[in-house]
Amino acid sequence: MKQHDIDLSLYLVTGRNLLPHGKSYLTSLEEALRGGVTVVQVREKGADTAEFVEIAKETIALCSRYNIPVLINDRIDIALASGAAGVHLGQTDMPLVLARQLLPPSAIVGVSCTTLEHARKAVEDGADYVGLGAVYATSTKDVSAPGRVCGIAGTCAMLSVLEGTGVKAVAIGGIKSTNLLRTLHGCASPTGHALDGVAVVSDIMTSPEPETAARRLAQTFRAWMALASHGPTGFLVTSEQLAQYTQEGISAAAAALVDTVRRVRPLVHHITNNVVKTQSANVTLALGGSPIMAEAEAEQADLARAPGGLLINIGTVDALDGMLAAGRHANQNGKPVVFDPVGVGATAFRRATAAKLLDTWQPAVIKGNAAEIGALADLNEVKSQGVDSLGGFKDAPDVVRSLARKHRCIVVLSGPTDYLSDGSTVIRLSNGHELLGQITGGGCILGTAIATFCGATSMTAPGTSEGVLVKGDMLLATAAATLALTIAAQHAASREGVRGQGTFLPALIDELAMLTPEAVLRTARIEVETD
Ligand SMILES: Nc1ncnc2c1ncn2[C@@H]1O[C@H](COP(=O)(O)OP(=O)(O)O)[C@@H](O)[C@H]1O
Ligand SMILES: Cc1ncsc1CCOP(=O)(O)O
Repeated sequence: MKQHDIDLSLYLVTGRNLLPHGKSYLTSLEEALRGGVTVVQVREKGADTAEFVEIAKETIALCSRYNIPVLINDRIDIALASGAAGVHLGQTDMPLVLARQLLPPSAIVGVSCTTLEHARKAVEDGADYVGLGAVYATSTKDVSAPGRVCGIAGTCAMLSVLEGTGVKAVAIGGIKSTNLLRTLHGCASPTGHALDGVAVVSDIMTSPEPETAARRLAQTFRAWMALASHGPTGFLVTSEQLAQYTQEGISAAAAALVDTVRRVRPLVHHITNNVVKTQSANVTLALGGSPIMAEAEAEQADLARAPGGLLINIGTVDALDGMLAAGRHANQNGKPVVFDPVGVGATAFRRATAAKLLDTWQPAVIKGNAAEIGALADLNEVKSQGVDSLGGFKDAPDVVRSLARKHRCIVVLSGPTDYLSDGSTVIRLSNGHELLGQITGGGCILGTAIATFCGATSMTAPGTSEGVLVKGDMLLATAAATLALTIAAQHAASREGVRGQGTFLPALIDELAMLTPEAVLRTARIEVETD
């Protein structure tokens, strides 16, 4: 079998030590093959040579009945002796170039990579495919050394190295049916170069029903692949959606969503900072949603099952475990996660926290002021003072578009003009009032509004959620939320009796509750730039 023939989509790495009590290796393997495993790697760290050859031969005999190629971990001699399709090499195993000399020309050779340097070398040496990871922590292998878990961000960086090379890639390490969609969505380079498959050990090997476990993984992978037109942000953007990205289309969608939110009353789960909790809950209620502030790790699985939106705001980081769990469960339940990286550039701790969160779950939207977006984009063009931003970018559309591609989500850059992008289209919204920038938590309540509108959108979007992380058009939802808040701010600022920040905030809550779709249609100031 040649390199281009191999289907890496569901790559099983064996681990006989993980089999459940009473399940034999070959029975488990056969069930996994029936469930949809597309390639098998025999990994025998404890077996002596004679036993390894035996297991390899038995594995090949069984897999050949299903026309599934078998690779051998580490041992060229065992691959040759058993007639396997190829080998998988670790960084401390036989060098790839030497392995090629020993193996027949048709042999498939894959290499494990944890760093960019590993990936570059694998390309240079002519690997057929690379195994990238560990993506997440796992107890199947010792990955406790610093840097051994490379995360979604590290995997994306390695995928960029493979672009245009023809070298295929699977991700490995902690991948389960519960995080597979998030992994596929997140693991792609900024141009959309995605994984060719995922490698799993424990999710299949420990299962008493390996066929079901494998089928679940294979189905999710197929559903993801079937949506061939995933854009650079990983969202499926249809031509109907694109046609809506005009001034008229956006204001009409925003006006309609103002009513939708009130009709479906999304539960808007906040893990937010101590400064803004009350005003965030009031903004949610005024828009027509239902707020819940819930931070304990133990309650996140239950909350994620209720439809709506989730806001994670790191203004004060008191509940990191809750934040990690909330986003993970939200991803599993197709619930949009809005991330507000408050003050992310201000301290090393905040930068590390944001990086950890973004490596654990996939946001649907990231919203920040110029300093926060700059910090996430590794730009030092805009300075910060604590959680406040001093100044703006020379080319804001380029900044939001690039960051959206990097994180595969919608990005909002707030300020006197708000810039929104899905990685292709950039929407510029110029409503609002300076008082909104002068109250504490003006940006935080924009996050609340976005989580409310994204929640309502995901609850009402037509079609199936198969293969998508979040259902519905998150760009339109985000634009609608921003327009609702900024237009209500204009109304509040011009109200009789509003003389400054103190009188502005309660007026804003009133105006949010009274906002009409007609006011949105009349007042929205929208410009659209398509890639
Ligand atoms: N000078 C301004 N004119 C109009 N709207 C503004 C102005 N400053 C901020 N806003 C609005 O206030 C909201 C919060 O943005 P911003 O002040 O950038 O957030 P943060 O509080 O995170 O710094 C945004 O919706 C933005 O549109
Ligand atoms: C072999 C290997 N290489 C990197 S992580 C890993 C183990 C992955 O196992 P699991 O799928 O059970 O997390």
